Amino acid sequence: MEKIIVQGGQRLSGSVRIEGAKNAVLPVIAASILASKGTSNIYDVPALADVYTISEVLRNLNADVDYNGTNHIQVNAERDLAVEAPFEYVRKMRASFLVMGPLLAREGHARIALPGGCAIGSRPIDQHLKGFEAMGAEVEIGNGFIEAKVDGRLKGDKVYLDFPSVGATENIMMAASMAEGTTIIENAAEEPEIVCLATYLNAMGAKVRGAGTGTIRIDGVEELHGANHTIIPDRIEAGTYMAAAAITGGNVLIENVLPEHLRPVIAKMTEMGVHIEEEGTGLRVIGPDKLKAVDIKTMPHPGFPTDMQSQMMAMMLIAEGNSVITETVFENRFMHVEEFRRMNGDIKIEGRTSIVNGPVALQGAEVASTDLRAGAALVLTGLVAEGRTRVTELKHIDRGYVGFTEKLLALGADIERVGDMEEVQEEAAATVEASEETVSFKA
Ligand SMILES: CC(=O)N[C@H]1[C@@H](OP(=O)(O)OP(=O)(O)OC[C@H]2O[C@@H](n3ccc(=O)[nH]c3=O)[C@H](O)[C@@H]2O)O[C@H](CO)[C@@H](O)[C@@H]1O
Ligand SMILES: C=C(OP(=O)(O)O)C(=O)O
Repeated sequence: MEKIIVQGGQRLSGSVRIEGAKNAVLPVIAASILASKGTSNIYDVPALADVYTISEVLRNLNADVDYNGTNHIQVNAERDLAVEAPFEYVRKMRASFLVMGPLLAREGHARIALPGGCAIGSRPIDQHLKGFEAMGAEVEIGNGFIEAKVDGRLKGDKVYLDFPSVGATENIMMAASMAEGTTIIENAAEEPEIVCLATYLNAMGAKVRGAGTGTIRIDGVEELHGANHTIIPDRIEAGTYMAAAAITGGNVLIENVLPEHLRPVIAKMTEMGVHIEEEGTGLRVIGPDKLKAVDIKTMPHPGFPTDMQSQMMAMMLIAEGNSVITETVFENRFMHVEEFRRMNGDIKIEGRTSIVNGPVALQGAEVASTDLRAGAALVLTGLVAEGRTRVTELKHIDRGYVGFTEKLLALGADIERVGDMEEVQEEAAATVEASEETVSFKA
């Protein structure tokens, strides 16, 4: 089993460049199949496992996808599209479901495997389906698939979301961009990734107004074409390296960020005593000797992002005093707590609230990533734990972080990623070293 092995105790310094946002690039790539003419060029694409997965989903739908792990991806969807996305893709990555809106708009038909639950919650898709139904689609669920069909074009309508779901807002926005008439999404998600998608759709010829607010108006057009688009920087990757700098008492320049997307993270870290200032297109983050406890409530944007919750919890473990985290977005996003406890974390869970009693002396341990952010948070904890921490289940981390180990290593962390064999060799070398020390002591 592959592991990240981290030895605690290094203060991080230097600079790190942030990639394009995973949560922006996935809907943008899905939206590319709306173009029945021309090729789309997408830039600042992060080379993540999820990007390979969505590329495979598109290829299966008969689109041409040119992607070789660089930061540029090219999509041509001029041919007629197939309409089915099988479970093998949706299981790996829920965002595969984002092809449903574009397929309905282009082909009037989509059959996508049911996403199912995952580690952070049951994650239903009722709000996506409510939107498609309001636009005239007939939706049926059976044999593990969701099938939606419409005679002719979708018809614009008013859709009120019960919760400002990011995925539902994106899926409905994509479907509506080629519907007949006007769609208004109320209580829409306001995340920066929604704005990134709307910018791309408009470059393709769509008429989307109000993205980034709670009301989005989409005037449907008959046809969309390929377009060039650059992905926004990943605010969660940026926040994760900010946490790495802060937790180690380090001094790191986080390059290629949009500070306005990071306001809630900057505010809470500042409350914890972290010094953060803008420097060119980056953020300079200087960790204090002692972090202060803070309370956090995760909320839809512009509230505090749930995707930064576990990284903040890592910081709270060594902060002075009691911190309280209330998770309002996902009903089961405290899976990492059990892993933190293995490292001596003192955390109590009461329903959707976690109380973190800091500071504790963290101890290295063998721990498992339970989702991608939890995996990153465990590595951050390892940076300040006594001794060695081994983090497993790296497939989660690979979904969301390009070169996580390499980037931390470049910042001065004592970290490596090893396979099974390498670990056995390393253990053997450590045993030899220890026995040599004993021999020389005896001599
Ligand atoms: C690929 C991507 O962009 N992923 C992000 C996206 O996920 P995703 O788009 O799946 O998240 P949503 O905003 O849809 O989910 C938020 C909450 O709404 C609920 N819900 C959602 C849809 C629905 O039809 N019914 C329903 O009840 C979910 O179960 C969850 O409790 O936004 C989340 C919330 O910021 C982030 O944590 C994820 O990183
Ligand atoms: C939960 C996340 O992603 P996804 O919705 O793709 O699972 C995340 O990015 O933290």
